Amino acid sequence: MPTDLPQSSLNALGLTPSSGADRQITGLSVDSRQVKAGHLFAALPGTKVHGAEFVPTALAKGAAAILTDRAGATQIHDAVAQAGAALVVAEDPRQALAYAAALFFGAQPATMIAVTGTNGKTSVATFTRQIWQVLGYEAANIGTTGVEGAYSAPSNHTTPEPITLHRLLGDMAHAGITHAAMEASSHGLAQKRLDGVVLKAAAFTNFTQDHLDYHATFEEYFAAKAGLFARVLPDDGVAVINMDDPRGADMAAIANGRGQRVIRLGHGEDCEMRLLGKRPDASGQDIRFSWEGKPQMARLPLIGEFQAMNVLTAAAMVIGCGADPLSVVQALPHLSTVRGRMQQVAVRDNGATVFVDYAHTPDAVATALKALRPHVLGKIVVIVGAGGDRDRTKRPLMGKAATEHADLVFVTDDNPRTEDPAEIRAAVMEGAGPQAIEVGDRAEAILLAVNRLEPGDALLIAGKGHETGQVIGTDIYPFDDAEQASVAVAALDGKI
Ligand SMILES: CC(=O)N[C@H]1[C@@H](OP(=O)(O)OP(=O)(O)OC[C@H]2O[C@@H](n3ccc(=O)[nH]c3=O)[C@H](O)[C@@H]2O)O[C@H](CO)[C@@H](O)[C@@H]1O[C@H](C)C(=O)N[C@@H](C)C(=O)N[C@H](CCC(=O)O)C(=O)O
Ligand SMILES: Nc1ncnc2c1ncn2[C@@H]1O[C@H](COP(=O)(O)OP(=O)(O)OP(=O)(O)O)[C@@H](O)[C@H]1O
Ligand SMILES: N[C@H](CCC[C@H](N)C(=O)O)C(=O)O
Repeated sequence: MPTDLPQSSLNALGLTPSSGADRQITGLSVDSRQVKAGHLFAALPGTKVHGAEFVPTALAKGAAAILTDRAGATQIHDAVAQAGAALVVAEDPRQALAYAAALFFGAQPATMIAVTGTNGKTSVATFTRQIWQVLGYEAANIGTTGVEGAYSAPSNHTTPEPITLHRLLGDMAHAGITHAAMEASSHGLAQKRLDGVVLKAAAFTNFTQDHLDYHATFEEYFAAKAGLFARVLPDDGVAVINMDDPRGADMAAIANGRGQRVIRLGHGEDCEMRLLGKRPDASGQDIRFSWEGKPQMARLPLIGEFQAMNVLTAAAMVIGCGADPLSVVQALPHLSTVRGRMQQVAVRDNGATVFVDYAHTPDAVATALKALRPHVLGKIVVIVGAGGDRDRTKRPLMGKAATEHADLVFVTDDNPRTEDPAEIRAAVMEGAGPQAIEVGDRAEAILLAVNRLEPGDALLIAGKGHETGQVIGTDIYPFDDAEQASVAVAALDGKI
């Protein structure tokens, strides 16, 4: 990690002050609570409040410059002048901040790729990093599960804020990381968090319902995701597109229009990376696929066709970035389960298995259950719930997907946050139907579900994946589905 903090003039950060001296900047902040003397404070228009409200606090803490939009500038002009700080007014201050952060921290791993889509981002980013590591590169992935691989760090966001992101990329580059795979959430794209990152390749996994609390319409949500391909290198950039998704063709046209090399992925004959068949068993699957028309076989120690598709997406990205295709194919059997994504966490004495999965959208619940089916000889039990303070319209759809694709459904709590958990459950139950069993307490739901497992059965605990806390109100209580499942299995099998 670099010990000396960088210093920079505003001009060197691509910013032109409209008033005040061209002060030296010793740091960047987006939150007034984190401002230190010499910082540039970005006063951004927010969903709840305009950051300009916090400019007096930032100036009192010694902010050397304020970056804001026109609306913000009118509000703070005099205060900034009085404090002798610089004022930078930008049409799009979020974008200006992202580019300034890229210049301020000044380095990134040489080869970077990003993945977008409603589901599968963490999995594809993780598999991409794993393949790079098997090939001998110093690689890491950045996303919902933190920074993992040859460099590790926690992360609060799927796509970190630009300041955090560019600081991290600089640190990674200085630590010798040459390859990084990151997740591009629709929030991150809409808020220009990735701007300034040089991307060699990008992938699109799928597009289904989520986050309609944040994006006004489906099309706005799609446009945010499509924005990733505007951030990929125009000339020798690569786009890996899932053509099985109904919006794949639209995404491919966008990437094509920008001059990128499009690698089509899916079941169709015209796909460069094509899944030809799979043979699932209790511990994984053998897959037959073709790269540019040549058939290949690989053993994957992973459950579910969606993970096979995610692996092939990752493989196509690594090949697109220049790796030898045969070496990539040979790396695939070395991949391992992504934490909390169709992860087997316990086995009962009678052989029944318990999986934890991060399915928290209607499509993911359906996909995960359908994917599990060919690996299971007995019945599938599922535990499902929906998060509070998130898209309300997805709740009954998640319940419906659970009932349609499992044999027995338990509806429980999943991060109720500031909402009434009983109301969230009622919405999920509405879609799940009267046969579903409602159990508010998640630990109790797990115990009851594990108790229903007979030989050959499987339980899918959906929604929380790698999470280690249950958010109730604004407090986080320790809760880990994998741990609870092990305890339930041990208790019911007489081990504790
Ligand atoms: C909904 C959303 O994305 N909000 C982001 C947005 O905040 P906002 O517009 O709501 O901010 P606001 O509360 O109105 O405040 C306006 C401004 O005042 C600043 N402020 C606020 C209070 C204060 O005391 N001082 C101060 O300076 C805030 O930092 C902000 O810049 O801009 C802020 C600054 O850039 C982000 O930190 C914030 O992310 C919040 C923390 C968040 O939780 N975002 C989640 C939903 C998110 O991004 N999730 C995606 C994953 C989604 C998925 O795919 O599942 C992710 O990439 O992680
Ligand atoms: N390719 C896919 N198609 C459909 N569903 C998938 C796919 N990949 C993963 N899923 C489902 O989505 C869940 C979350 O997977 P993953 O974490 O990889 O997605 P994500 O897009 O990163 O989600 P988030 O950003 O919310 O973490 C998985 O546990 C699985 O249920
Ligand atoms: N990135 C997603 C994760 C949801 C996970 C689920 N456990 C929930 O709390 O809804 C979100 O914040 O909407």
